[in-house]
Amino acid sequence: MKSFEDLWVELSAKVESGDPGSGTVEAVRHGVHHVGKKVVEEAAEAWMAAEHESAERAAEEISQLLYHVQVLMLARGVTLDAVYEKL
Ligand SMILES: N=c1c2ncn([C@@H]3O[C@H](COP(=O)(O)OP(=O)(O)OP(=O)(O)O)[C@@H](O)[C@H]3O)c2ncn1[C@@H]1O[C@H](COP(=O)(O)O)[C@@H](O)[C@H]1O
Repeated sequence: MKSFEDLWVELSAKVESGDPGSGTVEAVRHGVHHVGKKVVEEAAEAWMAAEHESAERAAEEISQLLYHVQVLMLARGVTLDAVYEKL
């Protein structure tokens, strides 16, 4: 099982190294506008799954939303600590 922090460490390393096989690196290269639209799409899918589908399906969509939020942070240069400071 992977935690939010584990995922952040993994994605940060991939972006830092420019991992050529990484979808995250490719998404970050597309920029904030592209990633932002993906966050909105995944948020809607998470909402719909939570309202109309099973808890497991909702968890799946929410995991994708959390992933895309981290990609947005990387595309914008926002660190996990910077977000935690606002919680
Ligand atoms: N958790 C995720 C994750 N969640 C979602 N996604 C991406 O988001 C997509 C899901 O979006 P959709 O539901 O819209 O599916 P889709 O329509 O088929 O996707 P697109 O056509 O829009 O790309 C998936 O196809 C993945 O591209 C993720 N991609 C990667 N991860 C994790 O990130 C790590 C690094 O991945 P890479 O950067 O690709 O190596 C992996 O080990 C995974 O654990």
